[in-house]
Amino acid sequence: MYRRVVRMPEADEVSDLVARRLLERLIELQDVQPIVHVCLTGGNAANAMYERFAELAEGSALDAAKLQLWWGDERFVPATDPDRNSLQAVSRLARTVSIKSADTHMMAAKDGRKDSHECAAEYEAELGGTHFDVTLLGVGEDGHVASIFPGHPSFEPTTRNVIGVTDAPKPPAERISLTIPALNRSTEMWVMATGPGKSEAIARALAGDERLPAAHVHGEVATYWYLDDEAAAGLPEQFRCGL
Ligand SMILES: O=C(O)[C@H](O)[C@@H](O)[C@H](O)[C@H](O)COP(=O)(O)O
Repeated sequence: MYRRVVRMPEADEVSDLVARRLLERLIELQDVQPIVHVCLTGGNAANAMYERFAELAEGSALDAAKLQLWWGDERFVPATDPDRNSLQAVSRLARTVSIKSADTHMMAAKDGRKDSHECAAEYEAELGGTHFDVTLLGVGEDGHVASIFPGHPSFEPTTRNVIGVTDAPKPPAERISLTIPALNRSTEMWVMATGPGKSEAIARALAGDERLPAAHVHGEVATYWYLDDEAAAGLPEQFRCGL
């Protein structure tokens, strides 16, 4: 299984590179398949990349009609809460990418009728056996990915593909998340991390420390770790490859 660590000096260069490569990859895929499934994530690194992606996509050959957007996790808050990963992503991407709501598979919002576990079961049914062409992830300082947290029930082995998460260490406490096996049902896994706070988690994850969820994610064909120098600072020399 191919793994590549790509390191850029600054965080904005990581956003730019990932956005460029994602646009390039999606255009390649749309030319050879009718539908392209992308699994998105939340957080600052991802949002910065979505903003750059929207700039680059304007006037490009991207055919949004072929895109199906999914989420690896969602904060279980009311639909209009700006904290929602899907709102943050779509508000940025839709500036230039004509995403039809029919092609965006947002996880349910908190509406007082169903809890996160029930909504997770609904998303699991919607997801079915969907296989992602590209899955994007950020990494938390504790080594979490999506809403799978180390030393937390969310990280316990399960046969489920989507779970409700409560008492999450990263607010908000209630979330919905794909499990690691479901995230890994991806041809390519793209992991983004920037800033000094991630250096220990990145070093441990790339060294295979299985206590971290980030150590368990991989694409079936390729896994790319896009890091800035600060997030890569804890890596041994052989990992610190450039482009
Ligand atoms: O709901 C969330 O918060 C995200 O899905 C989460 O998994 C995020 O990707 C990481 O915490 C990294 O976030 P930053 O890029 O903001 O550090």
